[in-house]
Amino acid sequence: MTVNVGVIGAGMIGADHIRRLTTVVSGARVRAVTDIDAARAAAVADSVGARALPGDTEVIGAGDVDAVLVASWGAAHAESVLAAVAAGKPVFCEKPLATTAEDCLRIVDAEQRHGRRLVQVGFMRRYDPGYREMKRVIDAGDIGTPLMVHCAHRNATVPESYHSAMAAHDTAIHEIDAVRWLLSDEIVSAQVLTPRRTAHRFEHLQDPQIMLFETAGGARVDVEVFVNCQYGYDIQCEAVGETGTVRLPDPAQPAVRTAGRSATPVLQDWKERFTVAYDVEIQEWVDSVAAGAAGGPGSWDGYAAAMISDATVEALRSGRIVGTGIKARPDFYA
Ligand SMILES: NC(=O)c1ccc[n+]([C@@H]2O[C@H](COP(=O)([O-])OP(=O)(O)OC[C@H]3O[C@@H](n4cnc5c(N)ncnc54)[C@H](O)[C@@H]3O)[C@@H](O)[C@H]2O)c1
Ligand SMILES: O[C@H]1[C@H](O)[C@@H](O)[C@H](O)[C@@H](O)[C@H]1O
Repeated sequence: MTVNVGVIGAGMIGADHIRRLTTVVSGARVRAVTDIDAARAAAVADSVGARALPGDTEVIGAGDVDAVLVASWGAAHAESVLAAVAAGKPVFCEKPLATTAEDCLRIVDAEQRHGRRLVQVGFMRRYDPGYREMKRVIDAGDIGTPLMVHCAHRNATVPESYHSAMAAHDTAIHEIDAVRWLLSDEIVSAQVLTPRRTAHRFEHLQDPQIMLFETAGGARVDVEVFVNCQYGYDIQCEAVGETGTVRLPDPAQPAVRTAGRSATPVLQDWKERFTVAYDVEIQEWVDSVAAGAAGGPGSWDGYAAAMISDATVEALRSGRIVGTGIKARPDFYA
């Protein structure tokens, strides 16, 4: 069976997913594309033999679109996802599911009213081979009960539009989801420490930030977010258990020895670092749509991540430890 996909948002990652659906993933075909930049939608649609449509309503309603991929700006996600759920179509939504926890809950409620899961959220770390191996080791009990997780999320630079709250909402949201998934545990509180700021930043930005989380089970998590580190895209994660540790491997890169030195390149952006994860993520999404059974991170995970990142931003503002206040998980999302 071929899954016919309609794509909303053909920017950096939307265009990349369209390429992936067309040339990497099997069992899918992009039929329709929309973007508020109509010229962009037309160019991207044309490059894969799809048609450009005026808006998300037309894409979701198209008779030849079985499933929808949302890769517009975060603030536009909720309305497109709600419309897809109302139409009963499976929808893959890039992170964040929505920019407010209230909107995430609207999606959670709509999906439950529909009666079965339709939504997958783009938390691609869960599809990265290194993270998957960490999860296997932790679940097998090989390091004993996990006590601590140490993470670092470093970007070489960010644009001037990036502001301090985005360190949680846009960047650490990946670690927030990954840690909940790795530990099968929920994050109950957040705190933020603010080191001396790097000089390589815009004046309005607190960079770096050290986020401290506590889980319901009592594990402690620290996440360094440093989005102007200059040297590359560097993702680190180590879980420490009662009897051992497990650490995320760096992506395989050739070690070059020359002029009396040995050096290993550091990747420069998320596209390169998580290529395999994106490929596996979108393939598994297409397979789940074909099988009629949504899987992977869902709207509940999108809601929990929104509550935790909101608490983190409040912790940064207030200097206090802030409870995440996540509701009890409905059986529907067990
Ligand atoms: N999973 C990841 O690692 C990852 C990486 C990058 C971006 N993202 C997420 O993907 C989303 C897009 O990011 P990007 O870097 O591609 O941004 P981008 O600005 O390059 O692209 C977004 C596109 O959406 C279009 N758009 C905005 N509102 C729209 C609407 N209402 N209807 C149709 N099109 C609309 C814009 O014109 C633009 O072309 C963001 O939510 C971002 O957080 C996820
Ligand atoms: O939207 C991007 C993306 O999610 C990247 O994976 C992350 O490293 C960046 O910090 C963020 O701005």
